[in-house]
Amino acid sequence: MSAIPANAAPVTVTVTGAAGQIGYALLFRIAAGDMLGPDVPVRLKLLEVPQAVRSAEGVAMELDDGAFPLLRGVDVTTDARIAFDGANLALLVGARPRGPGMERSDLLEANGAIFGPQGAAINAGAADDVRVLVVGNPANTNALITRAAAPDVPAERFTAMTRLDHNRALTQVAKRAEVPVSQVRRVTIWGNHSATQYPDVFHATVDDRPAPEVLEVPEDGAGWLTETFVPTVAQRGAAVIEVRGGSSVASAANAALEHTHDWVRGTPVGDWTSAGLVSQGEYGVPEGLVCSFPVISDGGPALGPDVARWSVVEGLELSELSRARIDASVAELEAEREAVRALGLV
Ligand SMILES: NC(=O)c1ccc[n+]([C@@H]2O[C@H](COP(=O)([O-])OP(=O)(O)OC[C@H]3O[C@@H](n4cnc5c(N)ncnc54)[C@H](O)[C@@H]3O)[C@@H](O)[C@H]2O)c1
Ligand SMILES: O=C(O)C[C@H](O)C(=O)O
Repeated sequence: MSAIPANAAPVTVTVTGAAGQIGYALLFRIAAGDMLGPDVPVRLKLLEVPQAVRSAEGVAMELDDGAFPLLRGVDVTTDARIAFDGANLALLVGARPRGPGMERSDLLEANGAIFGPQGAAINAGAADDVRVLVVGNPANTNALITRAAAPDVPAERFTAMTRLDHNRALTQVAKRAEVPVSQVRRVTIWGNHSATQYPDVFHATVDDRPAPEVLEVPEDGAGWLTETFVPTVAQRGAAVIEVRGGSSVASAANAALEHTHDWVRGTPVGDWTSAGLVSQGEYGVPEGLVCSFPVISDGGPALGPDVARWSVVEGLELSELSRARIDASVAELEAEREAVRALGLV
């Protein structure tokens, strides 16, 4: 018999792009408790476009067939107002993925129009504690658009996913140091989820020792850091597209689960992660941009408006190299903001 009380209130999780690849890799794990924990029942609301709604209904059938003890219902809709009504968590995955040879910036206009109406629907009907994770690219600027359309929801509730980049960075450091990935902490992804992102190891540790010492990285980053590490992490999405013939799916779904898990349940003591948050001017990043920072969450026992906030890890010293790389990525975010302003999206 299940230990989950039958009368425990479920958390409503809305997932857009539910019939897509990431949706398929994500939904069953949410239903299994991998995102919110083995003691939190969930109700899923799936949003799709009309062309794909039948396929989303098929996914809902399979979710039923999983007989997940935590799953308290699945609704499928093409109407954003219905999808976000009562949502505690909104995972905005639905968007057009990048194909070979395309830059994420090519997607601004195509995807911009999706996120305004979804932001408005969140503003109109989501739960008071709604938390939003944007996965669909260009994730940072899509989060900016979503937030602009939801003026009644606090800015801190809008996030963009850079957890996949963070995980990619952890693995590259672990491989270089020849240690299990669990021995690497405090890497940071700064800036945009794009090729300009800056994966930073200067505050990281490997086996509790400073990563630059273990990895023999000089302060100017000459050698492995700038020649191999940064381009490998920043261009990993494109590399997977090239080799796999499609953009990252299971690793992206995993990152979305981890981002949300840590936001709600807290980051491990002594470590931090990376997430795109609405800047309040930290590290000189212009206010309002959705920029990736080193972040911690104190987590909480449950969802609710007063628990589980992300906060930026402040006070890190930045080398000249780090400052220049962060500034370059932030300049790209500013250019994206200008582009969507010109389109009337923010
Ligand atoms: N931030 C990251 O780290 C990261 C990583 C991987 C992929 N992504 C992005 O995630 C997105 C989804 O990737 P995928 O592989 O699942 O793509 P996919 O094409 O398989 O699925 C996207 C789904 O979104 C649906 N969709 C489109 N517009 C919608 C709308 N207005 N409302 C609801 N659903 C809508 C489509 O019908 C489709 O089923 C892409 O933008 C991709 O670039 C981001
Ligand atoms: O690179 C892409 O377009 C997909 C995704 O953003 C990724 O980083 O894998």
